Order: sequence, then structure tokens, then C-alpha cells
Amino acid sequence: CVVKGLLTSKPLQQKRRCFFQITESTKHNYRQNKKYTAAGSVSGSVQVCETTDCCVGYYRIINGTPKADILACDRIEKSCPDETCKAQTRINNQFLTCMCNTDLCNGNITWGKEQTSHPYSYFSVVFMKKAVKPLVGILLFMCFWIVVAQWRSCLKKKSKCANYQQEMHTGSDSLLVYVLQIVGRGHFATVFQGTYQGSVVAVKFLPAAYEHNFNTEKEIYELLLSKHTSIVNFLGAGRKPDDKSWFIVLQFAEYGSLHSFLSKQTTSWMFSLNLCQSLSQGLSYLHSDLLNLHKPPVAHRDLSSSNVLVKADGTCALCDFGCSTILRSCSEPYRRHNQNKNTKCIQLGTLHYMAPEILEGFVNLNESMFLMQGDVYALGLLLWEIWMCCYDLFEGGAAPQHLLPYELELGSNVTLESLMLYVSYMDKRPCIPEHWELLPQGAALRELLEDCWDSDSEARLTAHSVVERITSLQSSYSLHASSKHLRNATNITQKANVSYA
Ligand SMILES: Nc1ncnc2c1ncn2[C@@H]1O[C@H](COP(=O)(O)OP(=O)(O)OP(=O)(O)O)[C@@H](O)[C@H]1O
Repeated sequence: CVVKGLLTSKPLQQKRRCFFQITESTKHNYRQNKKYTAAGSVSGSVQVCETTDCCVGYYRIINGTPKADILACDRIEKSCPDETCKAQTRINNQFLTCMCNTDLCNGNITWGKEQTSHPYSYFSVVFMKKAVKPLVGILLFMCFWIVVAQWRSCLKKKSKCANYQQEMHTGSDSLLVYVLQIVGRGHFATVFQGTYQGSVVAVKFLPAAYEHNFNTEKEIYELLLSKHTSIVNFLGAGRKPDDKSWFIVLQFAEYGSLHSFLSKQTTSWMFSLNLCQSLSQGLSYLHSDLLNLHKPPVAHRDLSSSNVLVKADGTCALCDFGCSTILRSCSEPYRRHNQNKNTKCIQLGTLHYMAPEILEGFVNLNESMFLMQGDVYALGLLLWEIWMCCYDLFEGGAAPQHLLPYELELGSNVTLESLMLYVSYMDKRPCIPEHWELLPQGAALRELLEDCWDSDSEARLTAHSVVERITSLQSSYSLHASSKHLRNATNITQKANVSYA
């Protein structure tokens, strides 16, 4: 109790005092204001910090000069080694932030003009477009000739480069798997197409050192019993005798990852609904606690369009459970498996999909609800990604090129800092096209997305209620694909279309 008391509330004389200010431009953001006001008691322009030693300052650059936007105590304990307020991050040459650890240190920011150049500034984007394009062309040309040369040498030594056969062991049994070409790569794994017992399968190989990731993923697949159509089917696992690498044999998803699917084609309204429906059903099943099936709730924790597969029937299946956490075992109530083991996944998962509270480190990683709410935030971004590639939702049927969430706003290599600033501090989300408001289903789509990615994690929908909302979209707007508002499929050029008859 004494320790807890020391951590949560400090004696008054030791409490940090910070400048407090919320400008007109941010006053409209009720939630944002509440977060900072709650960080300590405010008297005039000074706030006495309740739980942290850090002052924060968010500044906007107006006419080349930083103007304070939000000044306050930080809300959660973080390291802030600087005594003065030194500019740390900026975004689109517009924002500076600082954190410091002395009384009233956040009132005056120090910065150098050179700090305004941001990797995603307009200049660098133009430069990238003008200068990098020819370089990419040359590189592609060289790659083409390397591939041709390798293919020729393959033809010469056919036995080595062609399909090879592996006998792979799973405990006492053995799996005879033929491994063909590579179909995907992740941070840890290389995934091959192969055959097993006459069926096409995917074989995921993890290097010998990744035993923990292998065990976590295998444990989850075994637990899920592979019985849900929106979870990729698990067929076996084991270790290769020669290089000791780990492998998992899975049902093969013909269209590959959702990311590669959406990069290559646009979809009809009905097709997009099926993708969204199966995806949310998969997550709802994952989160569910099914005592009769001995299935505890599981948080995925690394949902992204690379970790969702698209099967031949146009439905999604979740995969890659290497970062997942079993939240509560049915046989051992409230024992949490994998706790603390998977904290590294936070940095490895695709940054774009991290919920604001996870970006800010505000989450107790052992709290089931927080982890599931983080998954629902990522689900909202995935639904947005799918609908942004639906030609029925764009005039003339011309859906824009597939982009990851926040890629348009922050560039393709987002950083943790720029994402924190944009998603958490500025409370921004991916742009929902304005013309959707004119569509019959537009308001329902907006509401669903906003209820998934709400900055208040407790206000978010559950995965189960997302399924219900999509079911109601399906029944209310099923005939909408032929609406006069919408498509002219002949206008679609680069991507192929996928639709249900
Ligand atoms: N069953 C499958 N069928 C078809 N392609 C698959 C299958 N499983 C994985 N892939 C492809 O392989 C890629 C990498 O797989 P996976 O995400 O499981 O690897 P990982 O190393 O665990 O990834 P991460 O970097 O997200 O941790 C996927 O994005 C997908 O393109």
C-alpha cells in the first residue's frame, strides 16, 4: 500500500508545476482537453502534476514562429531527461513537441530552423517523385535481368531449383510436405506454397532462434482447433531436421494477404461486405470465451492487412498469431498466458494499426479489455482500407489506389513519433471521403468506422457488435451496387474488379 501511495500521488511540495494552456484551436476537442485537465489541478496558467514529473508542450509553427497550442503536465509516467523544453518532433513542418522535467519548463521551446525539415515534407515528396522514379526504373530493369539470369541457371540445374521434398517431423509423426515457391515474408517468417496430402498448403518457416514465436503461434492454432472459417486452418507443425528451423503447415489462401489483394484489385459493394463480415467474424470468434469448447478469449495484437488472408471464396481469414495473448484460460480462470512475453511485438507490429492508447504506452498489457479494444481499433482501420478499395463507393467506379491507413497523411514510412502526434495528440483518423455522406449507406459506414477507432477505448464497439452492424448493412443496402449514384465499371483502368454476381 505504501509503495502504491508513493507511485500514484506525491507529497505536495515535490509535485511538478507546469504551464497550462489550451488554445482556442484545440478547445473544441473535448476528449483531448479532458485528458490534459485530468493530469493535475489547474490554477490560472499553472498546473500541479498529479502523477508525473514531466511537463509537455505542443507548439504550432505559425509564420515561422512556434506558438504554444497545448501546455500541460504529461498524463503518464515517461522518461523526460531534458531540463528545458527542446523541440523533439514535427510533422509537415507544422508542429513541435517537447518534454522536460523542471518547474514551468514547458513555457519556452528551443528549436533550430533546420528542425522543420521533415521526412514527409512537400519538398521531399516532390523530390522523391522527380528524382527517385528514374532510379526505380533503372533498378527494376537490373532486377529483371538478374531474375532472367537466375531463371536460366535454374533451368540448367533443375533438380536444385525446382520443387523440393521435405520430410518434416511433428513429434512422433512425420509430415511429407513438398515445398514450392515463396508466397510471402514477414518480420520473422518466410512462407512457401507447398503440397501436403495432395492439397495445396502454405508452409511458414521460422528460423531456429524463433522458438518462442513458433510456440506461441502453434499454441494459439491448437487452441482455436482450426474450426472457424475466418481463422486460417492449421494442419500441423514441426521442425526441419537439417537446419532446425520451425515450420507451421496452414491452409493456403489463394489471394494471399488482404494487403496484396487490395493492391491489385478493387471490389464491388457486396464483395467488400463479405470481406468485412468474415474479417469481423474471425475477430469476434478470437475474442470470444467459449467454455464448452475450452476456448478462452485471445487478443490478436498484431492485426494488419498483412496478417489477414483472402481465400478463394472471397472471405478473410486471420493469420499470424505470433504476438497474440491468451487472455483467460477456461480451466484456470484469470490466469493470463504469455503475459509480459510479447511486449516486443508492440514495436514489431505494423505501426499504422496501433491504437492511440498503445502508442502512448497508456495500456496495461495484461488487461484483457485493453488488448481487445486495441484489436477493434485495428479492425476499424481494416474496414476503412477495404471500403476505400470498393468501386461502388466512388463516383465513376474509380476507387483510389490502395494505401495503408495514414499513408496519405504521413508517408509510407511512418514513425512512432509522427503517428503519436497525428493520431493521439491531434486525434486524427484516416480521411472518410465526403461524398460518402450522399450515399444511402454513407452515414452508417462513417458511424461504424468512428465507433471502432474512437480515441476513448472503452467507447469502442466490441468485435461482436461490429459483426451485427455489418449484418445490418448487408440486409439494408444489399441492392445498392446498381444504384445510379455509383459505378461505371468501364472507367476502371489499372486494377481488375472483383464482384459477386
Ligand atoms: N496461409 C497462407 N496462405 C497464403 N499466403 C500466406 C499464408 N500465410 C502467410 N502468407 C503470406 O506470408 C506473409 C507473411 O506471413 P506471416 O504474417 O504469418 O509472417 P510473420 O513473419 O509472422 O509476419 P509479421 O511480420 O506480421 O510478424 C503474409 O503477409 C502473406 O502474404
